[in-house]
Amino acid sequence: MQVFYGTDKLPLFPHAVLTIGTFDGLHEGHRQILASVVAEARDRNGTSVLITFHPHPRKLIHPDEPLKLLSSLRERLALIAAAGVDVAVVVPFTHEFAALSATEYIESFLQHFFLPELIIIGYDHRFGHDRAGDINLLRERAPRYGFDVREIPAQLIQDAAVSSTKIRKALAEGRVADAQRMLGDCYQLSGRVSRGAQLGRTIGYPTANIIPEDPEKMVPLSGVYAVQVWYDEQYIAGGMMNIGINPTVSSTQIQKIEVHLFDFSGDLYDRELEVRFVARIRSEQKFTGLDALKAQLAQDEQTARQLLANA
Ligand SMILES: Cc1cc2nc3c(=O)[nH]c(=O)nc-3n(C[C@H](O)[C@H](O)[C@H](O)COP(=O)(O)O)c2cc1C
Ligand SMILES: Nc1ncnc2c1ncn2[C@@H]1O[C@H](COP(=O)(O)OP(=O)(O)O)[C@@H](O)[C@H]1O
Repeated sequence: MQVFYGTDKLPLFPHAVLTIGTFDGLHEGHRQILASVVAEARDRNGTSVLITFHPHPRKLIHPDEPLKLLSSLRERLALIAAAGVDVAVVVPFTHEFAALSATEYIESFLQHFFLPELIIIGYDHRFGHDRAGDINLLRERAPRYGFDVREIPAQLIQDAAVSSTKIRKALAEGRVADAQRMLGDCYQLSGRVSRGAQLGRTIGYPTANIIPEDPEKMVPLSGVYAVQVWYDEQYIAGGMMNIGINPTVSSTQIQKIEVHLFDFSGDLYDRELEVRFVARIRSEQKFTGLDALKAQLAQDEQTARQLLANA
């Protein structure tokens, strides 16, 4: 997949079949849209083009409302590429861009840069200043510019019973299996391994402390999870992860994200790991001491191994 950042150096894409959206998380509903964009482009010997925005439009328009994302831009682009899209265009979502009226957006953005043959969008897609533009406006303008418009109907998207908001809620409540069902893939968190207090190894459970690559990404509810750990696109090991403040050994409120890998030994410091959430095991607890914590970790290990074996 070719990726363009901004519209400065865009070539003209032959027979462009276009879709537009933020596609956070690239969930099952999004995948329906991309599948038809890719199929239509193939039928026309054309180019499937996805336009997306960065930063997330809601961050610019409602800067005070916290919004955690389901995917970093890098992850989003990887998922979009895997769906078979030819070209992704990442448009900087600026105040100037957000100020385009819906009709200007169609004429001086969509039509000017892409000359689309077909535009495929979800039934509820909105665009232009104040989100005033919708699929009806596109249909109304279609004859003038000579593009077709296709709607992915509500039914198809709702059958998948999916929305980014529902997935965010599931993760905030620790329901990673529900999130996985809606995403069509495990929820994942990537980050660099940093040094901790080096206590883990003394109790037989060394833990790699992860600093998320994208501070805007959603971290699931605190607690213990069965996970899979990947490095450089390769699966390394199953593991158990704790998201929490380690109340047994620490009195700070600083959240840590740490993972113990099963059947693994080696130095992971400074590596970029990717963690995939398979199941939630329990809430974090304050134990009376390290021995009690250690005994619980041994139990967690059994539970996690079983969950991973059945995943
Ligand atoms: C699977 C797992 C579960 C954990 N559960 C708890 C817990 O319930 N309560 C707690 O205080 N710490 C918990 N911890 C965190 C340990 O306290 C921590 O790993 C240990 O203090 C090592 O810290 P270090 O990486 O800074 O050396 C858990 C860690 C793991 C890997
Ligand atoms: N099975 C394993 N799971 C997690 N980390 C491991 C494992 N084996 C070795 N390590 C290494 O040990 C480090 C964690 O050890 P730990 O004593 O918990 O130190 P720290 O407090 O610095 O995280 C990891 O960052 C990694 O480099």
